[in-house]
Amino acid sequence: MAKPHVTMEVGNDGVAVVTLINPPVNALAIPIISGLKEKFDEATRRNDVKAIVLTGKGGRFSGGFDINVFQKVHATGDISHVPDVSIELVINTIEDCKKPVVAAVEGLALGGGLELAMGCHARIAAPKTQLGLPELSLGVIPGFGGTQRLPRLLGLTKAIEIMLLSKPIMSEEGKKLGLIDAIVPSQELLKVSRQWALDISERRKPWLRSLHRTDKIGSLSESRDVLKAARQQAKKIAPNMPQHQACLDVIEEGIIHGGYNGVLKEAKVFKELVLTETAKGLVHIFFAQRMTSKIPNVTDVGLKPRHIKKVAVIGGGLMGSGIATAFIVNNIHVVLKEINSEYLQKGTKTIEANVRSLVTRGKLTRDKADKALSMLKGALDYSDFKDVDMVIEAVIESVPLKQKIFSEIEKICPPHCILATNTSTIDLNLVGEKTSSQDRIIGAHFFSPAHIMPLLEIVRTEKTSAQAILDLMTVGKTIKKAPVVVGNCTGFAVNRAFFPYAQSAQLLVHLGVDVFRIDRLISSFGLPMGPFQLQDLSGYGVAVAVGKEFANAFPDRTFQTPLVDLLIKNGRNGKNNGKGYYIYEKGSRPRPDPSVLPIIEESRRLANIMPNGKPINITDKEIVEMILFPVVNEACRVLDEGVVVRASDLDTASVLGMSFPSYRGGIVFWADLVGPKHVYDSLKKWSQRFGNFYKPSKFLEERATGGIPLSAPASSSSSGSRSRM
Ligand SMILES: C[C@H](O)CC(=O)SCCNC(=O)CCNC(=O)[C@H](O)C(C)(C)COP(=O)(O)OP(=O)(O)OC[C@H]1O[C@@H](n2cnc3c(N)ncnc32)[C@H](O)[C@@H]1OP(=O)(O)O
Repeated sequence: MAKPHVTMEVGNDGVAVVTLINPPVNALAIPIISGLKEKFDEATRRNDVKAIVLTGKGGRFSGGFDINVFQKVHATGDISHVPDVSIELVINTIEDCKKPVVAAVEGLALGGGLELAMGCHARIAAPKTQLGLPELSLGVIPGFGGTQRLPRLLGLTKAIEIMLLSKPIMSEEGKKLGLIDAIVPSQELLKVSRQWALDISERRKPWLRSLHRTDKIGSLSESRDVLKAARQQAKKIAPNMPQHQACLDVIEEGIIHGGYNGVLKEAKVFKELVLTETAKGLVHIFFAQRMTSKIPNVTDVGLKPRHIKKVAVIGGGLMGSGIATAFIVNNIHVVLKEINSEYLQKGTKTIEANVRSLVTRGKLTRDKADKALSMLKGALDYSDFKDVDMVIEAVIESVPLKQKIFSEIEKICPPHCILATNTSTIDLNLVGEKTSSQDRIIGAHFFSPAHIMPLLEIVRTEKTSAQAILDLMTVGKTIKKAPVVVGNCTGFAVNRAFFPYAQSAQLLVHLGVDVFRIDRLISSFGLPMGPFQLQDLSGYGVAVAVGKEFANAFPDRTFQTPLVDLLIKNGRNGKNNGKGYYIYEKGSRPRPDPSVLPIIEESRRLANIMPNGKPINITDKEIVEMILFPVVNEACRVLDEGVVVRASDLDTASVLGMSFPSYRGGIVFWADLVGPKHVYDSLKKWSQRFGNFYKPSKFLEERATGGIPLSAPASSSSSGSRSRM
């Protein structure tokens, strides 16, 4: 592949077209930044150049500054890898250029890409071009002047919204708001941009410098009101992250002291933020998510994904109907099979309700919803399975039932059809035992609600074919899921790593810690809710069933809580019946229920594990660690057993499947930041006090004592890992 570079061609009309070339998104890598300076200097010097057009090759203007540079800074701690761009390039070279510069943008102009375009004297865009400043989603702020120019081009309120939410707008909206000067068809983009640049040079069009504009920014007191409201919003949407408030501070600097001072402060704060743990976590997750689509011996052996046009879903319960919804809203035909018309009707109604809720939440237009529902067909037998490309079984967790279904569908479905199960715990080898199609048996483990949660664990056995894996990965992306390929074991990657989460919360309660304190602390750590509210939400039936599976699989490290059975006996079933650890009433937030406390007391008496019968004394920090370190410990076993291809896959899965805060980089990344030695020492201490549940795994011990990060590949550890992939 050609190295990132910048070209310049000067036409007979006297316009120099400067082109960014760094496929696939023309990221602003260091050679691009120096190339830009060079070409602009040349264009400014040359007498035959009257004006300049800046564009990107391959239908995409630019996806912004090269994020790999952030990674380099994180690896070395050396911020000097980040070049000074905003004054030298964007102001001195582009905005203050003696010749007019027009940006011809197409496809996308994000982050530093849009910031370069805003430094130009006009912006011409192709239709449906994405324009945005998503830097906050990487833990930093715009660093090439975006915090100053965006408010000046389209007003403070809208600019803040785009930055705080990291949400791009389309060029059509950009034109209405004044960010874009004209929208023209893609094939005319360069022609119109050249003419526009000439028109500016001959004063037929205005020569505007965005940083000097003040017409879109209201009075100081209006601006202060907007900023105040934005600060409140930022507190809510990003309580544990520094970049949102920092971005508002920098914007305010520019409003009070002028755009140039704003740019100076922006450059300083930008560099400070690059070094924060938040930026480290978010940049890690950015690359981790993209790595999940690279599976050795699957995506690198020249296979082509087959097109999946029609899918059969067996079982119209909560999971089955969610899965069916995910396919039909993405234009894939679904046959939903149930055992009787009553269940079928129920499943169909759930799918209709799912689709309606997507319309209500503005995620789907009414037309698309109607089209989606027309792609659904109900069935009570297998006659419609003759031409399906994939079956996903989503019935109850019963081995004999699943075995029966798989031997039936093997006979009916075409030989290329993928035979998938949505089981969350059962060994796939058992599911497919009664068939001779082990190569096409695969796990498609969706997370509830399946039409909303982004993670799709693709579970493979030693016999699953690379083609089946690739097909499921591809269709997974089509239905807008993030597929992560994992190996076959109880709980697979996410449920397996996180089973100690609920258990250690239970253990702490039985050591005398308050349930609501635990939930509060875990929410402040950054999970959307604590373990007890989560248990209320998923229902106690699930807790009992899942608890049994893990107790069977890993009896040496499970805590059998008496509490869930007691709650059920007391007529509680969590959110389902409005009574759990919390009280659930329509229209109000869940409130802690004091009447659950005597039940907890009874459970503590039964478990009888408090040292000397007294509640333990414990700090807030220890509570969080006692809940999350056992998860890290199990994650170590997942890594050691080779259940994931690489540690960062488990990070992605923990963020997308468990809502582990992305700004902490996922469970393994976070543990490496905290320090494997600290995790190990703490677990060891607790295991001596409270038993085997906390006993550190061999993998953790080796890494901690050897000073090796948990995320380092297997060869870094002396034992190596056993692969399940
Ligand atoms: C100083 C400045 O203010 C700071 C900045 O500009 S920070 C950067 C701001 N820009 C962003 O956050 C945009 C990040 N990129 C994206 O959101 C998406 O990649 C996109 C919308 C541009 C394209 O999405 P999509 O077509 O789905 O392709 P996607 O798979 O994400 O990316 C394609 C490749 O480009 C890489 N890439 C995308 N944007 C990149 C960037 N800004 N820097 C480096 N690499 C980038 C991806 O890592 C991926 O590489 P891979 O093929 O080796 O895995």
